[in-house]
Amino acid sequence: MESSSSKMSHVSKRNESEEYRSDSEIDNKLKEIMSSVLGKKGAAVTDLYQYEGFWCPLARLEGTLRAQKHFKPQPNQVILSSFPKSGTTWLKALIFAIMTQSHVSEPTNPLLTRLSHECVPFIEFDFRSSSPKLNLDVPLVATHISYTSLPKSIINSGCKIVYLCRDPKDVLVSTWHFIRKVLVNEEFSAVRDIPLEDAFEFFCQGLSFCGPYWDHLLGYWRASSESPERILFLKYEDLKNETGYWVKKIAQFIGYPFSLEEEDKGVVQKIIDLCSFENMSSLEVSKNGMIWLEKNGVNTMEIKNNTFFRKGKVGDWKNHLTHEMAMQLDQILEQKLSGSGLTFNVPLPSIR
Ligand SMILES: Nc1ncnc2c1ncn2[C@@H]1O[C@H](COP(=O)(O)OS(=O)(=O)O)[C@@H](OP(=O)(O)O)[C@H]1O
Repeated sequence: MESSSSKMSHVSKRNESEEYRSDSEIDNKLKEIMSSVLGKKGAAVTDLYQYEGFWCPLARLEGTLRAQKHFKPQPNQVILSSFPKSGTTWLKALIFAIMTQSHVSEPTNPLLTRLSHECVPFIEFDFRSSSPKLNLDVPLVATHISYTSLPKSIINSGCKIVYLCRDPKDVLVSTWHFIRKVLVNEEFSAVRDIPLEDAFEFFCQGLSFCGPYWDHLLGYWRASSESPERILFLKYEDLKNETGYWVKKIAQFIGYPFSLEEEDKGVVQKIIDLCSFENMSSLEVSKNGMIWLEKNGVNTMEIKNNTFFRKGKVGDWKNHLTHEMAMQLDQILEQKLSGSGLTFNVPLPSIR
């Protein structure tokens, strides 16, 4: 794995020479990455390529390069960033509901008939070209891109970023289940049927989609420590335990605070109820709908919406990982995060 300092040199190189790449230069860059770095098998994903210190499947890598070139934040843009399987589907819905709070009880609320992934696009998927797929007029987009590789247009705009992470043991288990359900085609059977023990080993080596997990966290954690007014760092576990507190906190942070009147009318609770696992997973669109992954404007893979909802619980890893596996991952994490001030067993300090 690369050290943080070599990652930094990647960043400055991109700033100088790669920020204004043309699309054909992006194609060449992709070929270069594919030929210079061996695609590696990782924790329950297809071949991974390393770019700026992070492991990425090719389609995501292409999307990342195109987002670096094309994505221009709107005024008052809010960016939701997360490590995959940390609760993105939930947080997309919560922030979308916060930003459209006057519609929360309306039967036409898009969150009742669309998966939150349709309401809030991923910049590395849906901004392959300069035009977004949906125009819902809400300046909210999401990404799994590491802080290192975020488009400089985002960093320089000073727009608000809300970052979400989760206990890696639950992330690993959630990913493993997701891949088993999502990779229906036989061509993916070797990846789909990977034993959890192998996925665990890959994850511990940092070889996972968007991994190394700890480097993803640390990039946003450090940026958030340096600019707390710009980046709000959240954990799934805190959001589960104190949803009301964090919904108000997020609303205030992104510039959509609740008035006392709204609070008295129960708007916060309505948002929480709308976006709860129980409600979201029981909607018709979640049970029977599907979304398509696109490549160059062509639908390439369908995903059933119900694969984004499994248990929605803290600590389900206990039903899948042995005590030894849990200890090993905890130890790796403790070592990787040491000195950063970020821990996983103690709740983040909250300013009330
Ligand atoms: N509303 C709500 N509340 C709480 N938890 C929820 C909610 N919606 C989805 N989930 C759980 O989040 C896990 C999926 O993570 P992501 O949404 O980040 O997946 S993805 O990266 O967007 O593919 C996955 O976790 P696991 O159940 O542990 O697999 C989902 O069940």
